[in-house]
Amino acid sequence: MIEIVGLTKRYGDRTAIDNLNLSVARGELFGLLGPNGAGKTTTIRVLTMLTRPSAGHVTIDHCPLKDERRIKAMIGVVPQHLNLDIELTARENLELHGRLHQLPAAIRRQRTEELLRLVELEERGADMVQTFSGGMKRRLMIARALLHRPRILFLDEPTVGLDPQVRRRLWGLIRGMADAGLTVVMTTHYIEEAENLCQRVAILDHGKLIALDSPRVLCRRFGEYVVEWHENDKLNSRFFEDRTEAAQFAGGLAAAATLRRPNLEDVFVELTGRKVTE
Ligand SMILES: Nc1ncnc2c1ncn2[C@@H]1O[C@H](COP(=O)(O)OP(=O)(O)OP(=O)(O)O)[C@@H](O)[C@H]1O
Repeated sequence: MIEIVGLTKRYGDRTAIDNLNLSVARGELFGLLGPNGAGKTTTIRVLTMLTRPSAGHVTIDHCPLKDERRIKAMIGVVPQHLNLDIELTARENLELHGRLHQLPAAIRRQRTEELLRLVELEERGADMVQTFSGGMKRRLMIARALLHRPRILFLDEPTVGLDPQVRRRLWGLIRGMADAGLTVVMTTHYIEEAENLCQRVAILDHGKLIALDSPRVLCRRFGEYVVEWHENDKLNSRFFEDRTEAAQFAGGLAAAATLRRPNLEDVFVELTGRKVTE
């Protein structure tokens, strides 16, 4: 569905994306994971034609990015920052977007009601967006992005700043859309989000792709178990294939240690020496 070959984006002498090669399959729920400044937003901005690449080639459903009209019809975008008109109602925000996409009035109305139901805002359609919570605004942005029936949805940090319960509710919504056949590309710096939601994850660091696979495979890349302990004020970790061996190692340490299954954070630390969430 999306083919990215040799994508590079420079801002002056800073390289935000460095020779990225990636493909996303139709119907996939794909995550771009990395710390602040890794190049996730820039990648989404290139894919959604908000900025031009410095080099490389991208096609969406075999269509090059320069075919703006076709690409625009194919994609829906939920940016990181809230950009709803807060002095309009939820319904009016959707209506406006439908007009921008030149949807006929009857279809606009029908889609608006369908989508308000999908994001569980049907009771609040007539309320001004400024009265909405952060989670409700985010759900309305998703509804708006889906109004013109895109085949791909881009979500930039869809749950940033939301509390865990609201975040899980959004995960359910995103998962449901992917189950219904939509291709979803999302960015996140939340390890848990990438692990729970995404079928495949591209880990980015300093604009480079450093790992790409399902969260399950990535988590086992360095071992089945990890032992973690503090030594000289520093957190250390070591991977093991075998639980008994890991337990023996942990037992032999002078400091208290934890033994657990590895997560994507451990993988990132092992690859870069830093944490994603710092
Ligand atoms: N418009 C711009 N002008 C100059 N530099 C930019 C611009 N946009 C991004 N950058 C730089 O490109 C790099 C990647 O930024 P990007 O926003 O893509 O990272 P990110 O992984 O999305 O991080 P975050 O989660 O903080 O948004 C950073 O070094 C950033 O400072």
